[in-house]
Amino acid sequence: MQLVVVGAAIISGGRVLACARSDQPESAGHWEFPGGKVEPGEDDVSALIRECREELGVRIDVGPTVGPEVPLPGGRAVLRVYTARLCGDAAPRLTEHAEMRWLAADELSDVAWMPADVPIAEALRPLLAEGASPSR
Ligand SMILES: Nc1nc2c([nH]c(=O)n2[C@H]2C[C@H](O)[C@@H](COP(=O)(O)OP(=O)(O)OP(=O)(O)O)O2)c(=O)[nH]1
Repeated sequence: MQLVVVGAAIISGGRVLACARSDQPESAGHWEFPGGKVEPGEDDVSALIRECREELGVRIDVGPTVGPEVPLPGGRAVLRVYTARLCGDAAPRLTEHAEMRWLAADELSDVAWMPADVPIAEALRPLLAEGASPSR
């Protein structure tokens, strides 16, 4: 069965939360969406809620997916990213990542994304631009 890695594109005030990985030498310093592997018996949404609680100490509401489903190197897993919003007032606190940034539409290219995340960051751009519009 194919492994699924889920990511949460948490949007707030027209910005999306990006996190820098701190672990493996090949991915350290690369930016991603908080998330991780969907475990047996879990669905995508419960995995995202669990990972965001573990990695950021926040509760989220999960929305629709954004961007394409991207095959990860090695061919055993795919990356699926969902839009999400923070629930309540708690601000994200990093437990696993090295750094975090809230990126506006025009800042999405300022970080070195994990390669699989590049098309997803691109697909987010119009969503962030809309969210930032003064008419909303
Ligand atoms: N969480 C996350 N992982 C990503 C993204 N982009 C990307 O290529 N990946 C890759 C990095 C890892 O090889 C894999 C996710 O593994 P992980 O180590 O974060 O998953 P996990 O939290 O379930 O980890 P573990 O329990 O196995 O340690 O997917 C992304 O945007 N978010």
